[in-house]
Amino acid sequence: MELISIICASFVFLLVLIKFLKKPTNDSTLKLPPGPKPLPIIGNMHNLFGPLTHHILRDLAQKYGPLMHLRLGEVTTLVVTSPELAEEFMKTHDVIFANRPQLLCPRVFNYNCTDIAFAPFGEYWRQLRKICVVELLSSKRVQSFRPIREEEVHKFVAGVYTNQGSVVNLSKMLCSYTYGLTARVAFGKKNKYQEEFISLIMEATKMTSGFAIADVYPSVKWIQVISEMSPKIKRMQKLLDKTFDNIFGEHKERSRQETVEGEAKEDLVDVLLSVQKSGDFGTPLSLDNIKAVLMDIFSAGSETSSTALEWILSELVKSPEAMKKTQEEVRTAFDASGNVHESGIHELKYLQLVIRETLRLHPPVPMLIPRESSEQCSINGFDIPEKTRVIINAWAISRDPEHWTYPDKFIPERFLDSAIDYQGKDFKYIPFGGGRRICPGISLGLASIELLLAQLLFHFDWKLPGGQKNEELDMTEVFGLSVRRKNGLNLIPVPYDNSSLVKQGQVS
Ligand code: HEM
Repeated sequence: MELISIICASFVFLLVLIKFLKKPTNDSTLKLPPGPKPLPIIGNMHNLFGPLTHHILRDLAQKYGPLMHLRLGEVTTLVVTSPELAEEFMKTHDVIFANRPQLLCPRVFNYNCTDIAFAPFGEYWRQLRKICVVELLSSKRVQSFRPIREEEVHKFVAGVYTNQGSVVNLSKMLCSYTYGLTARVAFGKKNKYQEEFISLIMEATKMTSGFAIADVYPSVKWIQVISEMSPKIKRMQKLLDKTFDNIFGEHKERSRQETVEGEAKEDLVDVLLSVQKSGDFGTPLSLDNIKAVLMDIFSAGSETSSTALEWILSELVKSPEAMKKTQEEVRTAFDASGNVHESGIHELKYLQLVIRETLRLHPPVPMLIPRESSEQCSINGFDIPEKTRVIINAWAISRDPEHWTYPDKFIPERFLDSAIDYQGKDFKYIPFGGGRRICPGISLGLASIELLLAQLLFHFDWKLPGGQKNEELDMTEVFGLSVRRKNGLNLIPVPYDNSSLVKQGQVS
């Protein structure tokens, strides 16, 4: 088996070599930003060898500067590591860099990049964005999902309560909470294909976060064809597509019945189907387009929120002072009712600071989603060719000692009286990106984070197992679609006396 892999790899290498010996690149005529010297064929790929790419890129940028050039395979790539330059790419020249590279996995899983995150910058993407902002993810829509959130959060805390005093793997629970919540928001009532769909999408998400050789040799057509036909990818795509059809089938049947009973409520599938029916969308919206958008909602929405929750709780456990302050705030606000209500969440000012500070230290998508230039331009005196891939290292920027004091320390108070928000206007803090491609799911993401967090802090005190000291909590990261904890967050919940869970003695 190993011998076959070596023969195949050598064959691929040889074919790429032949191709590159035939086709010289034009980089030498341009004044590109500085960067490490590339090797033939692989370029700078060897420079990225290691588990945490955002750390490696930060370290390289310390040597080559905040605008660094790398050649990854055949792709000219720029890495941006300062707020000033991030502003150049995401504000001053935003139109030129509003494109996305057409990567292998979104081509296969997101119906040829017809989702929002990977659709090329143009009319189709503009229409999708509009649907997102006005219909799918508007504040009114986010508000309309409140009963679903409350139900799912209640299920979560009830599950924790039954495990009081024993070790719970919060990482695992948080993941199923966010995926489950997204499924309810997208499909409405639980359907019989939901579990299957969630496990498929989690598997596809894992594949998406991996490295694809096709993405660094886009002009080598046979690599594209072979990669797209990879049996693993094809099989997964077919399964996902079939499950989508099953879900839509069941959804249609249910909506028909519910309309008769006058009970229908709008979930995201309803909204997308009604946009499709209305014909308001510029080009007709196909069923595959709807599936592509739903792929985004799941992969961009679930993984990020559970990662954020995991890091927020980790930072609080590691800083008992901040934990005490946050819990006192939540308990003072909700002691009278014994339970947290979403309508009062906005009063929790310190909790908001805790979330903000955690997203600075641990932006779930640390290098945002790559962009691609649609034409040649010049930035800071350097030439940027058309189709240059741009990586913005938001993680490194939000820990830059030139812009943040004690950058690696968890200090929620630093955001007290600060005008910095999530809207990407101040480029030293961009956990949701910025410019035209900024995340459209900020409100939905925050709503699912805030309610669960407040509930977990209200109803329980949290202890580390095995007599571990709080300050020693392991915070090692692992790279994937989002940067999560390497080791699951295992904690022991101890119910709070004034919690309605304790008062009722059981969970309804
Ligand atoms: C804590 C939660 C979340 C974080 C940290 C986050 C972060 C991000 C980031 C960094 C980007 C790339 C922005 C850029 O390239 O400038 C992005 C894009 C996107 N996010 Fe989020 N996100 C979150 C939640 C959500 C949710 C809940 C949804 C939807 C349900 C969502 C949907 C999207 C979509 C569709 C895009 C692509 C936008 C485009 O290319 O036009 N995100 N997100």
